[in-house]
Amino acid sequence: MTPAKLDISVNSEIGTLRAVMIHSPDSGIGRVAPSKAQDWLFEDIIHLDTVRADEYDHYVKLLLYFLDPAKIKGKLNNPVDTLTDKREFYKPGKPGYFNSDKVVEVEKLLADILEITEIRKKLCAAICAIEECSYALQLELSATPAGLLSRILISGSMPDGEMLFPPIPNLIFTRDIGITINNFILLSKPAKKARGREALLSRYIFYNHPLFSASTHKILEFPHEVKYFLRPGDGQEEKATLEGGDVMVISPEHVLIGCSERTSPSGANEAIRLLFEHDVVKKVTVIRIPHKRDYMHIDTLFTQVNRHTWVVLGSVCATPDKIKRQPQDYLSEKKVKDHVQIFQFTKGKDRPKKFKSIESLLTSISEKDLGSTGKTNFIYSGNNEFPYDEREQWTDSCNLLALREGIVLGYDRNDRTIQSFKTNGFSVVHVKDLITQLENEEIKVGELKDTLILMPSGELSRARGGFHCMSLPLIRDSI
Ligand SMILES: NC(=O)NCCC[C@H](N)C(=O)O
Repeated sequence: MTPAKLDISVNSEIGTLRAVMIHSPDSGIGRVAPSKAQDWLFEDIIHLDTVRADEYDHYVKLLLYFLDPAKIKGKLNNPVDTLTDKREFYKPGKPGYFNSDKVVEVEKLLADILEITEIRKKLCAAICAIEECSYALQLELSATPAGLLSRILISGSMPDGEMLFPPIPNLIFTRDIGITINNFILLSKPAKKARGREALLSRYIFYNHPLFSASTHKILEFPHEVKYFLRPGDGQEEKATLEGGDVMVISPEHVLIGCSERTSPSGANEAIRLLFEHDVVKKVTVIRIPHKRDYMHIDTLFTQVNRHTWVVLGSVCATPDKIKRQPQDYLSEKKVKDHVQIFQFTKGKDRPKKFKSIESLLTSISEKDLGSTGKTNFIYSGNNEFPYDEREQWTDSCNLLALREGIVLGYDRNDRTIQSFKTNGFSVVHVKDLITQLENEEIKVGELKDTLILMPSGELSRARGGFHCMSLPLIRDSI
């Protein structure tokens, strides 16, 4: 078992990250067929070896340097290079696995709980029901050793490559499976079928893994009495859905929820009800964004960099007088419907407060919630120049993960956004150079200030998510 239990606690987007849940690209990603890519929410197929060894593994190394340095320091070349499988360091269950309780891997947590016979049987039955497998396969899976079974349930394939059911290639986006809000865990209710198995696996992990034993009574789940299935039609509109990328814990008292392609109005409603009833926060701001593939969650449109700096897509987030518009933008019905709407709900008050733009909301958060005294600063995707703003937002220029205040990870391909960071006084360093410097003790993690760390992105960005999406923070220091 992964040792110890965690006292989970996240009350900001930027406090120093102490524990995070991730999932390294598994073999299922290497089996996404072009004909299924869009159904499985990828825009393209991804080269597995490249996405792992040349891209994601650097993310794991960097997280370990920041969160659990003893697990990585001095181990980059040795003993990793002496192992027959060079990627053993990254593979749960292998002798060389890094096995950290600060950078925790879904596959490892799942393997841990699958050691318990009752859970193994229940999960195999549940997955076989969803995936319409035979009873014989259900029995075979139930008798499979935990580590191997964990890989099968995630990748959908047997070790010899036989595909049993679809992969869940979006599990790398752990942000979306649940949200740590103070010391509560809000479970997601995915809108897309392709993400359904992720929700099931994560529900079992949160309820059953000893790592979360201190929080079992603080798991918030949508109740089943939301009877969308009694409503006419296929009920999709009415269904209460919520994905983690639409939830941002901005301060101990304040949560943002996106109402998006993925999070429905009734989903936002349920989340607010749960958060207020359980006294988790006092304020929830709902941001209704256009329902578009490119803007699937609010974290595709903006993320926080430090107390007073945000990276945003100008064409959606800027205050109205700053947004460049054509006459038709005022006239076309679709555009009007596509306007962002923002409602802030406060516990105990009937009527919400309205904000006119995402920028004005973020300014209010920086100043009122986080006590920032200087000017609130916006770094724009693609330097706010069409078409680079949209191109770079598509490749997640606005989807950054803060390791602590001012230290953020983003893709190396978003040139104009990177230039904007520089213009705004940020240092920019490539992850490979930074890791070498850290390993050679030329720099210490604590010495970095206002830095954008560039991550290789040729393959990863095809999965339509950045490092905010690829992280589920479990513990952050309070700011
Ligand atoms: N929080 C996020 O924005 N997550 C990105 C999820 C990408 C994934 N391919 C999806 O469409 O669900």
